[in-house]
Amino acid sequence: MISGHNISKNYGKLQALQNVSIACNSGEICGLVGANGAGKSTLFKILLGLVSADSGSVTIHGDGAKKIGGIIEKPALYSYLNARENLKVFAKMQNAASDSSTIEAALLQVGLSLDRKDPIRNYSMGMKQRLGIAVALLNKPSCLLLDEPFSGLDPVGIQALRKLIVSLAKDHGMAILISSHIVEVLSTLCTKLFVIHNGEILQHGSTQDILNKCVKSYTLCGNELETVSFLKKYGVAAHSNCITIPASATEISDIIFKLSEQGIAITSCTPALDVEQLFKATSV
Ligand SMILES: Nc1ncnc2c1ncn2[C@@H]1O[C@H](COP(=O)(O)OP(=O)(O)OP(=O)(O)O)[C@@H](O)[C@H]1O
Repeated sequence: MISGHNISKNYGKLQALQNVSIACNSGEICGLVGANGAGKSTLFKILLGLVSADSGSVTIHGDGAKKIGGIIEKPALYSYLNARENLKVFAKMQNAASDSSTIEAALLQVGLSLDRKDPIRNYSMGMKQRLGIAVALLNKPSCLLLDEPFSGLDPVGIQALRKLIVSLAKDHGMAILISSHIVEVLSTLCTKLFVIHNGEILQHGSTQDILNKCVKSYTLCGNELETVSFLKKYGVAAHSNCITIPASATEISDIIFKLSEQGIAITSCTPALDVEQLFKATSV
């Protein structure tokens, strides 16, 4: 488990963090959402012990020589070395085991090939992220912090990294805290969200509860939706076999129920988030 309590940090006159409290339990994936400059990286650096807070405390429960690992911004790797060599160098720096079987196990854990011998400057962004995670896992930490891990990845890379993160939490019981400014990516991965704005946590709670408060419309897809008369009162916008309906979470459940009663099968229901609303909400 990782927790930070009442953490504050100033850079000169700038209040980068103000009384920030955050907690993520073992086996849980938690999200820290905030716009550019909100204070995400500063908080992660403090949780990792790389920067000291002006006030507040950090508690990390777990086993292992180093209880916490993480990547801030981009993974710091040696681009002219291959993946095995990178892992070996970092293992030696951290006094972790650096024998071939440990290094191979680390590569396999993050889904990287054992066969590639070329320098990692040839690797895709997704592969570098995986290698960065392998480095962070060398000391078998119980908590993992990932700062914007999905930035620069294509949808396939995002999908693969999501799977790896889920397996680290589920199969290895790690507490994983992920920061991002893209709410949609975190919304289906994290059970709990913390929304940070100008160095303050504006809201925290279950992902579903937080997102439900800032959904302004839903896009429903299915056949013959444009023929349903009761939908007209919602002022729906139709496109192809989908319609966009301005509705709350409760209203959309009722609408889907009524549609199924009329024999209309919904093939997808996608919420459109009002990100400004997310950062405006003040209930903690
Ligand atoms: N070493 C530093 N010296 C001075 N100001 C800093 C320093 N590090 C961060 N800041 C400032 O603190 C604020 C928070 O920055 P931080 O990098 O934590 O935000 P962030 O949420 O991670 O942003 P981004 O999503 O753009 O990476 C910003 O205004 C930033 O300019």
